[in-house]
Formats: sequence, structure tokens, C-alpha cells
Amino acid sequence: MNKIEHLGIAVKDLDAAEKMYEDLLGVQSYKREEVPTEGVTTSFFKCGESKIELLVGTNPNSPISRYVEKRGEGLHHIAYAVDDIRSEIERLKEKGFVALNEEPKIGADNKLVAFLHPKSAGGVLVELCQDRSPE
Ligand SMILES: CC[C@H](C(=O)O)C(=O)SCCNC(=O)CCNC(=O)[C@H](O)C(C)(C)COP(=O)(O)OP(=O)(O)OC[C@H]1O[C@@H](n2cnc3c(N)ncnc32)[C@H](O)[C@@H]1OP(=O)(O)O
Ligand SMILES: [Co+2]
Repeated sequence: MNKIEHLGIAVKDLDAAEKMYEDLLGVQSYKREEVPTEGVTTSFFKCGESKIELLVGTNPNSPISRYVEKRGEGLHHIAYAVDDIRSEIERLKEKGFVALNEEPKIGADNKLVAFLHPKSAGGVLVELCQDRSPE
């Protein structure tokens, strides 16, 4: 695990959350990106080496919509930058972590991503991120 790539924060209203984080961080969001396969729209802020990823659900079945419905807005996941996501998934499975997707999937911000079930990671939803090769 090279660094914390981003902290994922589940929100109800992306416009309002962006305004709050612009005030908090003193910077503008550098991109919004929809990820239809995850049922989310994301908004990214740089914060030193890491990023803040705001996420709003775009349909009721989205993991984010379900999370906010059940637990309200708040810290949703920690994403770590890895060099080789497939070998990291295998390494972590051997350590007893539960991979929610064995095959990496396309994430936001030009990443390949995979998730570990929070119940296998001390109550924290973990995301692995590998930079996608430039198209
Ligand atoms: C990929 C685009 C973008 C990127 O960075 O590139 C993203 O980050 S997209 C982020 C949204 N996508 C995901 O989160 C995908 C992975 N998540 C899932 O598959 C589900 O959300 C899952 C399996 C974590 C939970 O779904 P489930 O339907 O099982 O929800 P439950 O409410 O039944 O939860 C079961 C159990 O887990 C606890 N839980 C749920 N979510 C979280 C969380 N974010 N952090 C910690 N714990 C979580 C929940 O409280 C339940 O525990 P229990 O003790 O049984 O109440
Ligand atoms: Co994320």
C-alpha cells in the first residue's frame, strides 16, 4: 500500500457538500465524474498527497444511496494506492480479508479499483486503487 489515495465521503447533496469542502479545504473541486456502474457521481478535491472524494448516489440501489439511507452522510471508505491491484487482492485474501470483487473494475479518476468487505477489515470499507495505463 503506497499511500492513502482518497477518503470517500457519502453525501446527500453534492452541490452543498462541494461548497462546504471548498470552504473547508480552501480549494475548488478539480473534477466531477459519474461512474454509472457504481451508481455514483463523484467530486474530487486535492489535499496534499491525498484526495477527498465526495460521492452522491444516482439511483436508490447505489451503495452510496443505501449507505446514506441507513447511516446518513459521512466517511464511507478509505482508498489506498497500490502498484499491482491483482497481486494485492491475492495477498489480502491470503491474510483473510474478503474481496468484494475479485476482478478489478473501472473506477473514477482513471483508476482500476477493488473493495474489501468492511466486516473483514475492522469495520472499515477498504478500496484499492491502481492507476490505469494512459489510453
Ligand atoms: C468506484 C467509484 C469510486 C472510486 O473511488 O473510484 C468509489 O469509491 S464508488 C464507492 C461506492 N461503491 C462501493 O462502496 C462498492 C463496495 N461496497 C459494497 O459492495 C457494499 O456497499 C457493501 C457490501 C460494503 C455493503 O453493502 P450491503 O448491502 O451489505 O449493506 P449493509 O448495510 O447490509 O451492510 C452490511 C454490513 O456492512 C456495514 N457497512 C456497510 N457499508 C459500510 C461502510 N461503508 N463502512 C463500514 N461498514 C459498512 C453495515 O453497517 C453492515 O454491518 P452490520 O454490523 O451488519 O450492521
Ligand atoms: Co473511492
